[in-house]
Amino acid sequence: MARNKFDVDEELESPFRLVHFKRLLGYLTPHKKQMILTVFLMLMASGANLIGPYLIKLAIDEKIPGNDMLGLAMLAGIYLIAIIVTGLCMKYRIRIMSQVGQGVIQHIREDLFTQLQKLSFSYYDSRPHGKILVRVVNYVNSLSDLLSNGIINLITDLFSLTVIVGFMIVIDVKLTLMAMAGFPILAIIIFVIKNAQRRAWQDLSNKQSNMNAYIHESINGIKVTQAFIREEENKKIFNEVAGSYRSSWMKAVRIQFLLSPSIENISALTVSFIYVIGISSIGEEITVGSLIAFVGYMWMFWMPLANIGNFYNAIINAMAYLERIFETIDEKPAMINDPHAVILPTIKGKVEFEDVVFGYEREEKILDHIHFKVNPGDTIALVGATGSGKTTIVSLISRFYDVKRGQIKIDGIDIKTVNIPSLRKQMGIMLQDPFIFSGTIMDNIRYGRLDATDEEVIKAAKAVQAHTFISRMKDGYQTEVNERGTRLSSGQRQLISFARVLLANPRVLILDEATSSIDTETELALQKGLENLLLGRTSFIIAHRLSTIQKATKILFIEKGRILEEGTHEELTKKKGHYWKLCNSQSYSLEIGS
Ligand SMILES: Nc1ncnc2c1ncn2[C@@H]1O[C@H](COP(=O)(O)OP(=O)(O)OP(=O)(O)O)[C@@H](O)[C@H]1O
Repeated sequence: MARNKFDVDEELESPFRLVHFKRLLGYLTPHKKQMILTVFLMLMASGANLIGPYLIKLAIDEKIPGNDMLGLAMLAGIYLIAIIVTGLCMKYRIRIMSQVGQGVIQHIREDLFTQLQKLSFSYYDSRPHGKILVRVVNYVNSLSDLLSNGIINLITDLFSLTVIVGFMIVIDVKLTLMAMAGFPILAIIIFVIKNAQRRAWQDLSNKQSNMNAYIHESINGIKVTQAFIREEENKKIFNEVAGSYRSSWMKAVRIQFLLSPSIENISALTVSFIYVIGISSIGEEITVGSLIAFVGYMWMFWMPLANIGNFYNAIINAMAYLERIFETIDEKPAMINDPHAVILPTIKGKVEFEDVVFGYEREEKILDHIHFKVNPGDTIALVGATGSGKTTIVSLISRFYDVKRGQIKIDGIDIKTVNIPSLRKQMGIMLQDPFIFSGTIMDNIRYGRLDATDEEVIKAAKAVQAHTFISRMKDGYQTEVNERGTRLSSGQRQLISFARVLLANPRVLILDEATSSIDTETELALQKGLENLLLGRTSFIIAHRLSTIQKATKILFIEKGRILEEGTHEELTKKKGHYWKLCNSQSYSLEIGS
């Protein structure tokens, strides 16, 4: 998967095909009844609206010359009713179609969100998250009008066109044919601008996505930005990104707005043409009333045509968004269950890496022939320089990525052959900077097992020594925390995530130990909490504390994706090899908090 960043346009992996549009229409199916009702309302409205010029013709040609005041009043009455009917129909149409539009949007968003929950780490590794966000929020929004009003308008505009042409033919066939003279010119204009417009909107969607990615990244990194006083520099970058968006927008609308004035100019020209022809034939072939009514219909004729032109524009614009939306929905998760996958039975916790080779990119080798065996209940400490591959090893155990060669077995079963949720359910993963969701502390702990009772949550918190600090808070377990837990200290976040993992009661525990220095009280609580967490589980710890490493059943010393040394702290210290050197190196002594 190609990697992308905020200033690089994304390549389109699945360009627009007509089937995409059909698929989009599929989202309207559940709203069929409302759509039919709206079409009916719109047909009534346009019928009532279209009758106007014909009533004027009757008034000028028959009622006024005949001095028929009653007839004239009746025509005025019919006109009034027609206007009221049009207004009422429009009102209900707007209400119904807003419901339909929002319903469809919600449905597409649900599909996108469900898909995003399934996509593997590699998908998120490969692009800025702001570019994913823009698809779910902005692109979907852009479709709403097309789907709700656009399609209904198209149907009613086609209906109006047919009725208008019908009235025009009834009034004068020859003039009707002359009025159509502008058509071929319009067809040529549409043909010429179509491709340019499509490219312009694709470019615009890319620039919008880039801008979103940069804003998202800037918000996430705001603390670092302010700490390093990078505001001015960031503003310059933002101006560049936003400037490209603005230029793309200007280009896209310049092309788009060629269509409307073209239609207006053609319509004005043909109307003038009809006036010239019509006026010269008044009294011979055509009456004044007929000419006025005919021109009235001609103006009306170009209006739905302009609307259809705009609908066409909207489709072209929407294509650029649809391509991205369906590309995301169709993205195949890199990690999928084997068709013959079996449910992993409750495991004891034996883990084996057999000659595992792995790289994030196709040609890359991050792990090179990793081979080791862990017995149930063992604690494995992974140590080594930064970037040596420790996190990568533990990521493979939960099958966040697939190995390129070799096998990972749990209780003797290759993890590639088991159902992924049944595997992950038995794994407890705790990252160095554990994620805290917005909500209460209770909710955050319960994330480990959604059906846990309050008592179970509190019991887990007590076991990992988190209860003391939680009960000291004003609202205790009901204290609201922000997204990412910004109201909590890093030690407190760690303790909450210990409780979360303990509640899930996994057989295998994967833990990236925090390196941040914390106060002695929390440090002691963390150590005690950790001891309770490890009890009776197979645990992999990317260890930074000497105390954790010393207590481990086995230490794996990793360098450049290979295991260089394996053994207990005593064995490896005696060996005076890489591990011993690392322990004695100044940087590591500091890191392990000795
Ligand atoms: N998502 C990723 N995509 C591509 N390369 C990655 C990814 N994550 C890590 N790497 C690369 O894989 C190598 C091993 O990284 P890993 O995170 O496993 O190291 P580590 O030993 O855990 O380091 P640290 O102690 O700093 O956390 C590094 O060279 C890193 O650049």
